[in-house]
Amino acid sequence: MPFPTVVSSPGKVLIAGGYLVLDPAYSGLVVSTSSRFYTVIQPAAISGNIRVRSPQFNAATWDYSVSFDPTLVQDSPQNASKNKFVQLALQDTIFLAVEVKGVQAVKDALGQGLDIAIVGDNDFYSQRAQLTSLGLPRTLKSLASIQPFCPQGVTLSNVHKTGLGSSAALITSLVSALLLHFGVIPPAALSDEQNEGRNLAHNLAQFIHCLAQGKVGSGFDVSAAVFGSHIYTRFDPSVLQDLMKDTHPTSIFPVVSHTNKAWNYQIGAFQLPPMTRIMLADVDAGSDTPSLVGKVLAWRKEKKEEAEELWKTIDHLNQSLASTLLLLSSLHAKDPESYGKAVRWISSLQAVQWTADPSVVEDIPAVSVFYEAHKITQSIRANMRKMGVEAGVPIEPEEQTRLLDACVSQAGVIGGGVPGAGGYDAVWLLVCEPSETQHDPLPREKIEYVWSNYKELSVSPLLAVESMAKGARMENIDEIKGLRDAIAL
Ligand SMILES: Nc1ncnc2c1ncn2[C@@H]1O[C@H](COP(=O)(O)OP(=O)(O)O)[C@@H](O)[C@H]1O
Ligand SMILES: C[C@@](O)(CCOP(=O)(O)OP(=O)(O)O)CC(=O)O
Repeated sequence: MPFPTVVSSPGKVLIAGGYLVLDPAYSGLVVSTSSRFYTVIQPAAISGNIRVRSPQFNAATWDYSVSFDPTLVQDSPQNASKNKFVQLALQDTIFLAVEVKGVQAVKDALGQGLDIAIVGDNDFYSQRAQLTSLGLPRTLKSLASIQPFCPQGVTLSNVHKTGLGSSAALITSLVSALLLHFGVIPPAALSDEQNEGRNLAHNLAQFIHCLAQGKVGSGFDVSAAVFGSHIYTRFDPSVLQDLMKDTHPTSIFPVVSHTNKAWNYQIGAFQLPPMTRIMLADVDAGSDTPSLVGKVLAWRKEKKEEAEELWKTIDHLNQSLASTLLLLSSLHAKDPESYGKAVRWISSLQAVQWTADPSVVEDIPAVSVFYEAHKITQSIRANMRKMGVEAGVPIEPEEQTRLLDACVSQAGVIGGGVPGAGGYDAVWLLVCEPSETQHDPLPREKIEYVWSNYKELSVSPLLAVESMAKGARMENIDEIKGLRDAIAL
């Protein structure tokens, strides 16, 4: 591969399917974000070594020595801290490369040593402090004006994350860039949608992410980082059983290979409808996802029947949300003009008013489909609240209900909710984004106003929209604004 090798991977928002997606009988609706992690591989003059740098953070340089027979990637004793995610990504990707390409090919590709820089778009980390220090209001415009890949002024362990899934995006971009660099997958693997190379990158990234986290989760965050937005059905964790043992396996390839039928995840086609936009906000109050998950699963075990009924109801709604949003895309494809009319119509009205005029409903079919999507998102919220109440955990706590109600009642807002496991820390909304409108302000601007003036909770927007590029991709460094400067030595 010519230098520099650059691969990016998107962040994620699970808009439906929290908790359910842990069970292979159900699925989740995951939207990948335009906000991405970037891995840049360049040659370095540190023979036999790999230096990894995260220039957005203080004290974030890690040196590794690589040795062969057996393949080992070890922390330099001089490293000020450990980065388990990075070390495991290097160890197991290089191990796999040796297995597939042989020791000599890997030595050649390592050359005189590698410099690997990793940066994440600003959205992955809270920009509140940055905005305050610049005296800027919490708006999309302010966020767009901040330096790309802005230094955070803290160590990685002290950063305030926004929930886009930094570790999954990081692992996926790092693993894919290394696979490309060592020639294990061809560049086309990261331009075509689904293919052998992309599937291999997925399987390896899932394995490494599980190892680094010390558990096998549902994996929707890694699969979004690899494949982009989709309807995700998880894999059976037994596929990783042999690789997750304490002693390092003698071989990884047979397990992570695309030919291994034990990988039974499913990736269903999904994207948000045209002329809409997802809006995300970070709410300044954290929740502890693992403890929420533990309690919900304990309740499900204890109250089997009640839980199964609720799971089925929510699943039915989640599937309907996916099919209704996909139907909107197909209505757009069939008749873009009529679809555009629908978006302009509903952009100036609250959802409860969208279908009030029977002649509009008849003339512009997309209007009632948008209304259906609105009703489904509201029902999903109601049922997730029920799950929270029954399990005794704050999935959509009252403070978030009030915030979401204030947003969903604005003109042109289709729906919203608490992403993933829920809690206090984030909200998502789907709003209309008409290309031209007589009605000022746009739904997006109304929401920005609600958020910036909200008193009960401190709400800060993220810049992300949906990523239309399907997952991990190879980049040209000069096409990514600010990337060259951010990684400069
Ligand atoms: N910019 C970065 N550079 C290097 N490692 C990173 C970076 N961002 C995240 N990580 C790794 O990911 C870990 C965070 O993982 P985790 O707490 O699971 O976060 P998340 O929920 O965002 O995935 C960090 O401890 C670090 O090892
Ligand atoms: C409960 C879940 O289904 C969803 C959690 O989704 P989040 O997006 O809240 O996850 P984190 O990035 O780990 O904070 C657990 C899972 O699927 O892993």
